[in-house]
Amino acid sequence: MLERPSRPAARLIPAIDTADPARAAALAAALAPDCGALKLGLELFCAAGPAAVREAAGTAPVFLDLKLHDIPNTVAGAVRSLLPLRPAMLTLHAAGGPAMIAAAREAAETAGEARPILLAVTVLTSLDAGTLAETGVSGGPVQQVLRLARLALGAGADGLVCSPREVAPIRDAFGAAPLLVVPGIRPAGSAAGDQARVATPEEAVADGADWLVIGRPITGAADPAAAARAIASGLPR
Ligand SMILES: O=c1ccn([C@@H]2O[C@H](COP(=O)(O)O)[C@@H](O)[C@H]2O)c(=O)[nH]1
Repeated sequence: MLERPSRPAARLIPAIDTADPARAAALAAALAPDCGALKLGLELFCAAGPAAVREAAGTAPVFLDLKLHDIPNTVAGAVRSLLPLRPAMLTLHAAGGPAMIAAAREAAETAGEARPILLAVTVLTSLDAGTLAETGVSGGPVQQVLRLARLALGAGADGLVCSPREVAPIRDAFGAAPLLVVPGIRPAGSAAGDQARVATPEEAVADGADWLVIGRPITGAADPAAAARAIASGLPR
C-alpha cells in the first residue's frame, strides 16, 4: 500500500482532469517526479478508459477517483474489475452506506498486499451549507462529514476525502489513524472556481491533511511542474 507521505512533494496529488489521453500522458510525465501520486478521474476514464490509467501508472502511483456509488454487489464487482489496473487509491461515496463500503473492502482484499487504499468521499468540496440543505441535509458540512466519516471508517474504509475545512474536526474526532486526502486546495490568490469549501495547502497540512489534491492551480499553469514545485516548497518538512 502507498505509504503516508514523508516529504513535502509526496503530499501532492495533481488532478489530471482532461478528456485527452495525450495531454494526460504529457501531464503525468511532467508531474510524476514532483508528486506522491497522480489523480485520474471520471473525465479521463469516461473518454479513454483503462488504457489511459495503464499509461499513467507507468510514471507514478495512480489515485483512481471514480467515486463509486451503487448497490454493494455492483460496487464490489467494479472494484474487482479495477484491481488489474493496480490503482494505489480508489474512491467510493460514503453515502452509499456501510454495506457498500464493506463489500468494496472485501473485494479489494482479494488483491492481497497490493490492494488499493479505499477512500470514502464524505461531502463534495463543491457543496456549501445552503446547497447541502437543499439536498435534505441540515446541520452543515462539518456535522455531515463527521457522520459519514464514522460510518465509512467503521465499515472498512482506510481513509476519507474531505475539504480542508473538516480536517481539524476529523483529527479531533478520530485521531491520527484515518488517511485524509484533501481536495478544495487553493494556493493564496488562486481562484476557487466551483469549489465552495477551500483553504491553502499550508493550512490543510497544518490541520493534519496527509495528501493534497490539486487540479487547476497546477494543470492550468503555464509550467505545471514548476507550479507543483512552488506549492511543495511552501509546505513544512
Ligand atoms: O469532494 C471532492 C472530491 C473530489 N474532488 C476532485 O478533486 C479535484 C480538484 O480539482 P481542482 O481543479 O483543484 O478544483 C477534481 O478532480 C475533483 O474531481 C473534489 O474537488 N472534491
